[in-house]
Amino acid sequence: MIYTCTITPSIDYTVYLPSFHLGKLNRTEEVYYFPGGKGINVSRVLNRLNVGSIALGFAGGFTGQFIQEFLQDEGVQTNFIETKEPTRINVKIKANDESELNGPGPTTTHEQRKELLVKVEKLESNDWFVLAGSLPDTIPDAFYQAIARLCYKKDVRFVLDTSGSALKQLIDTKAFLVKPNQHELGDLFDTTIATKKEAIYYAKKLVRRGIKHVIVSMGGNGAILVTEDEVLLAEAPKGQVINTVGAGDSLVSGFIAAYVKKTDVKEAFRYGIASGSATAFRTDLCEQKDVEALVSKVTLYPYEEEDVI
Ligand SMILES: Nc1ncnc2c1ncn2[C@@H]1O[C@H](COP(=O)(O)OP(=O)(O)OP(=O)(O)O)[C@@H](O)[C@H]1O
Ligand SMILES: O=P(O)(O)OC[C@@]1(O)O[C@H](CO)[C@@H](O)[C@@H]1O
Repeated sequence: MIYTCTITPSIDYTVYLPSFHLGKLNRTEEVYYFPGGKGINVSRVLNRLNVGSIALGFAGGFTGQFIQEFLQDEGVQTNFIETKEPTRINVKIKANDESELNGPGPTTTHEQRKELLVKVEKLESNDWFVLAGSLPDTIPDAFYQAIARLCYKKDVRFVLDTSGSALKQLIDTKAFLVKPNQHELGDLFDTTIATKKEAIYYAKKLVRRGIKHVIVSMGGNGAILVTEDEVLLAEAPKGQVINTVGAGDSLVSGFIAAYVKKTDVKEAFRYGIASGSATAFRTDLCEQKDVEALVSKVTLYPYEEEDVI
């Protein structure tokens, strides 16, 4: 079974308006309420790709209830731990630019965290555990490390998609897949990554530290995949960008969905890129038909040391 874990879910209140003026009253044209948070997005896209998963994490209040009901209505299984305070609402403003306002993570008790660890203890060999989204620093790093250690011990495929200091703390956990975007990878090494060549250089460092697959996503410029055996570059298909929120999560879902079906890393990467781009071209996350229409438009090529990128 695939488990996604969103410690910090959200309702993504997504608004569209022709232009946004800071410090002024702005009126929106279209608004959407989506359940959000990276692990939740991974579960939603897996579901659309006909792959089952169970969404874990913390959720509470009227917002937490909305998220759980929405997911269940879509057919995503959930098993959240109830928090006392309402889950955050993240505001996504789509105007001349894309701006985001993300709330803080939940306050959790020792008992609630223990409850999550008990769920992880029940995982079995060949299950997947996708820990995705921000990991609040109100929770000790040792807790996330304990989750990662348990996964490693039980031969569970541990997928990590987080950022900031939590990513630094978890980088040596021998994950199956880590998917930073270029900025998150840069932050990890206290540098700025502008080119695929630079992304490859730093991704290789992660592979040397025991991560099996490192995918660095680079928005409209595609992504790179680095494993012990190969380096692949992907060009993203072109299209009209509508909402890139969740594009990276869709990449992770597409990769997992294809990998569980065929265990072919290259094809999983291709399917992941198609899924990420299919989401960027929609208001909500991608549907399977969108992904299928884009797969053949994804260009992959191996990286040669002398390539000028
Ligand atoms: N403008 C775009 N045009 C085409 N494809 C895109 C575009 N933006 C993103 N994608 C696709 O989605 C993938 C992931 O995008 P990105 O690097 O923006 O992820 P991210 O920063 O992790 O996003 P998020 O955190 O919102 O999920 C890219 O590798 C690409 O395939
Ligand atoms: O604040 P975090 O946890 O880093 O990111 C949360 C978030 O921006 O990421 C998802 C897109 O990847 C959205 O659904 C959600 O609002």
